[in-house]
Amino acid sequence: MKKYSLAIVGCGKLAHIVADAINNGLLEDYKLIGAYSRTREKAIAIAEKVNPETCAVCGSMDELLALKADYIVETASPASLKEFAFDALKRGSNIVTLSIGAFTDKDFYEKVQVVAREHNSKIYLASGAIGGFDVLRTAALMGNCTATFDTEKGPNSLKGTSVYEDTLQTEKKQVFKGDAIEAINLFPTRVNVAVAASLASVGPEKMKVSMTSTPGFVGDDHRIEIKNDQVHAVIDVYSSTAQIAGWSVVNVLRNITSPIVF
Ligand SMILES: NC(=O)C1=CN([C@@H]2O[C@H](COP(=O)(O)OP(=O)(O)OC[C@H]3O[C@@H](n4cnc5c(N)ncnc54)[C@H](OP(=O)(O)O)[C@@H]3O)[C@@H](O)[C@H]2O)C=CC1
Ligand SMILES: O=C([O-])CC(=O)C(=O)O
Repeated sequence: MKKYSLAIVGCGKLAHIVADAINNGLLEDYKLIGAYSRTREKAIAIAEKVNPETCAVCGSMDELLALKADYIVETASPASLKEFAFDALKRGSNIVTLSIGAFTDKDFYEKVQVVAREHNSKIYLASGAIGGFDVLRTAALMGNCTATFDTEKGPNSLKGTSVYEDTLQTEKKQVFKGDAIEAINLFPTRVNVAVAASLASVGPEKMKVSMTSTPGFVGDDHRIEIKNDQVHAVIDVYSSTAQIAGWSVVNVLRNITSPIVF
């Protein structure tokens, strides 16, 4: 049975979910051939977990790209996706990404599509901590569509952002209201989901995004609502951790090689 080669960029928490899935036999059509993270020890941890003899610990992005893996899983950041996407696609590697926020850069979004077409490679947007891309895309195709994206988080997960203040520990507050571009600019690694939902429907400028901080709230609740003349759909995903996003990468990889495609 043919195995596709796989490489991982960004060896943090979500990368470990993909590595565990390989070890647990959920990705039998793939073999991990490389891992790269700016902190070498993190790439070593992934390689050692899966198979240090067949998984190269790459010292740079270029080293990883030179492997020309069939699929590159990106679990790093929107900035990293921008850094390697063109080179990867030109070498024929397909990309499975969670850092969908990168695509609010219109120029980047258009150019990756051109380069992917030219080189017969693809970018797969993992559903991450949300879902329902199918209904969002279908309802948007029908036309005359509006959409909203409302996220609820606990104050601790907002620490380190410009909206954090100690009063959030005791008071519920809407800490952000705007479009998906403004959202990802303010929270570069926290609302990739809002950009993903917008790309699947009304586009980043038209997606009305809000974020509410609730004292003591654990995890994230993402509620997407889409309406057109005939359809009203609500996709509401609560998750106590971000692990669902790593699992969604596993799901994409399984779907790619499955004879039944969802
Ligand atoms: N779409 C979605 O639903 C979700 C998307 N995400 C996205 O997934 C990413 C990963 O999440 P998670 O695993 O929880 O985060 P972690 O911080 O645990 O892991 C990210 C890893 O990527 C490495 N990294 C960061 N930038 C680069 C770079 N330029 N090149 C190589 N490695 C890099 C970091 O370590 P080091 O730099 O030390 O190597 C870190 O180990 C998030 O940043 C976010 O963009 C996350 C959750 C949900
Ligand atoms: O984990 C989440 O709920 C969403 C997230 O980080 C992202 O979209 O970047």
